[in-house]
Amino acid sequence: MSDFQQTDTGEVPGIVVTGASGRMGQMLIRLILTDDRVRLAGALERDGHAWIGRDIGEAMGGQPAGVLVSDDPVTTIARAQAVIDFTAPTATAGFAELTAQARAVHVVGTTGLDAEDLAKLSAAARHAPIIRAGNMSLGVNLLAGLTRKVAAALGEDWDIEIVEAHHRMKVDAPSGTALMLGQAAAEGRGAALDDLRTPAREGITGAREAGRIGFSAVRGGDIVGEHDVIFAGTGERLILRHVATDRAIFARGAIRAALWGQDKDPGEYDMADVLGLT
Ligand SMILES: NC(=O)C1=CN([C@@H]2O[C@H](COP(=O)(O)OP(=O)(O)OC[C@H]3O[C@@H](n4cnc5c(N)ncnc54)[C@H](OP(=O)(O)O)[C@@H]3O)[C@@H](O)[C@H]2O)C=CC1
Ligand SMILES: O=C(O)C1=N[C@H](C(=O)O)C[C@H](O)C1
Repeated sequence: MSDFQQTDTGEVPGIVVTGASGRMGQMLIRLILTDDRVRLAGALERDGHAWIGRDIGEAMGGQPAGVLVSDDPVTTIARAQAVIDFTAPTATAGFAELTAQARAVHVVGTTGLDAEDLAKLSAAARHAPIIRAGNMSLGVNLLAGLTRKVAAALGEDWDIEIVEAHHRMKVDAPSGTALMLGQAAAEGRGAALDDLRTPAREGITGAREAGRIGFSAVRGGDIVGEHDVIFAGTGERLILRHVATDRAIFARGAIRAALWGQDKDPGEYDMADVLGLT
């Protein structure tokens, strides 16, 4: 039997995957179809996508999975216990409303959301749990805790810079993970990231201002995701690094979040809650 064939359709949470043909969408579907704790309840793509109406297993190049790719989020999400969503900001804001109407858990991996998108998620979270993280891996969530501690331990004479690298297809910068790590560093310094953030530099920038948190982004090839938090002091540097080599780490985290959220009250949660790191 192919890896893509669903083995169990019993009384386990049904998960709908949005952006089913995407890098994360396909990874999630592969893992869900081989995980006895969950079942694939739907696969969504946008209107006009070549996969609409096709069996998702076949569309991904394997055996039939018994789930047709749909462009109808209203009907599909209505039968979900959880929606795992790695798409794009506007799409995610729309899925949040539908997922809340279904009283299902919304696991949001999408990055690059602006204040308006986040307000829509907060509104939806009044009716159902939303678990959102710029990075769903265990390693990065541990790194965020370490970053907070180190930033708190070192004074402003240690400059904090966050450098991230991703594949050539990534559309947002800085990455959601870089912002998560920046947030942790700012918290360690007892401040809000918006007050300390220095975006990518160019031109005659002047000398570095003490206490700021700088961000730089590299884009190229098939880099899955690499993040350095650099604490640069005088005469020494401390560098905390996470290197992702397989997108399965994000997908496993998202499935774990979908299961964790099943008995939770409406509200906004993150992976630190899921992993018990708070
Ligand atoms: N939190 C985490 O741990 C991680 C987060 N991510 C984030 O997840 C997101 C997706 O990443 P990735 O899978 O690499 O991206 P891809 O571009 O490979 O996939 C995105 C999918 O979403 C679909 N999509 C895009 N816009 C819409 C829309 N308006 N309505 C419906 N569907 C839409 C795309 O469809 P189409 O092909 O038709 O455009 C595509 O299937 C990004 O924001 C990324 O940063 C990624 C990895 C880990
Ligand atoms: O777009 C990606 O690929 C990734 N996005 C997330 C981010 O923006 O940090 C997580 C991971 O680094 C991969």
